[in-house]
Amino acid sequence: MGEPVVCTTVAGLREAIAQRVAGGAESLGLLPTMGALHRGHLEIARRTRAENDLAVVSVFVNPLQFGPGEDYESYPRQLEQDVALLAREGVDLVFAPDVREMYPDGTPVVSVTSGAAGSILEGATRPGHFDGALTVVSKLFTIMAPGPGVPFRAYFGEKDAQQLLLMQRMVRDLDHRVEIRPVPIVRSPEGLALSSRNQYLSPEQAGHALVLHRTLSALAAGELTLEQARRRVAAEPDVRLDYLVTVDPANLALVEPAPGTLALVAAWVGPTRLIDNMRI
Ligand SMILES: Nc1ncnc2c1ncn2[C@@H]1O[C@H](COP(=O)(O)OP(=O)(O)OP(=O)(O)O)[C@@H](O)[C@H]1O
Ligand SMILES: CC(C)(CO)[C@@H](O)C(=O)[O-]
Ligand code: BAL
Repeated sequence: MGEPVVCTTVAGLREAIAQRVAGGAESLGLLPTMGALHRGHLEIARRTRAENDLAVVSVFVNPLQFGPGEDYESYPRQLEQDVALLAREGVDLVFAPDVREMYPDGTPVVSVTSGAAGSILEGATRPGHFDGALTVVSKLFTIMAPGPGVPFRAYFGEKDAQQLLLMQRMVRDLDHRVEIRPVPIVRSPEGLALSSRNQYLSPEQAGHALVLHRTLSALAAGELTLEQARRRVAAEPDVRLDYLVTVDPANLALVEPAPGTLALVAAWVGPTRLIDNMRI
């Protein structure tokens, strides 16, 4: 399989997409990422490759979605390794712009806002996070839209359940001509949801982080009440619970645990914030 073409400018990417479409590509799949790719990303990349003529992965650590004191500066950046991994999956194009290319005038004056659904759960602890994520993805959709008659699909992981719901909502609300395809959570053999931020965990912390998946599994199996589940996470050494709730997956409204509801958890393991979720 050939190396993907790496585009660092909007104009270069548009040109590369236009050429492939003119050359007969009949569909375009996009996987937006912040890089530091792991097996979870690669499974999505494989699916993007399998379901589309032209497979594009974006790698951009988006400053707009990080709050003050978060890990924007220290977020892992390893583009060369990411491109090598994507080559193995047969990805055609990698879009890796720098911050000035995406935001030439600095913070955009016009941006996407996520409203009430973006202010709860992750948005309560990370104010502005979803506005930033939606804004950059909206730009990616605009930049990459392949034109009429060419189906455009974008892939998002169910690990980031609130983000996935908001992306679907944005596409409806703003009439982006793209279909959102959700991808199930990819886990380590022990059950930890794969995440770029797992790199920050020491081996001991990675062990403590397993409490998230174990607790979600016990809750889903009806072995724990919500309150017992919260206590179990909070009792794990080096773990600080942010929230553990059950919601209606259609709108994230809080509901009692019941079949068909979604349990969402967020916790700090040492200084690292992790999220996970499971259908009950
Ligand atoms: N374990 C996973 N299973 C399924 N999808 C995933 C997984 N990890 C990441 N993704 C998805 O990959 C896309 C890109 O995510 P991102 O680059 O932020 O990686 P991440 O591992 O979620 O990083 P972070 O540690 O910053 O949360 C998102 O749609 C995200 O939901
Ligand atoms: C969708 C995304 C790439 C936007 O920066 C990011 O929020 C992520 O990696 O989930
Ligand atoms: N995976 C979601 C991106 C973020 O935490 O900023």
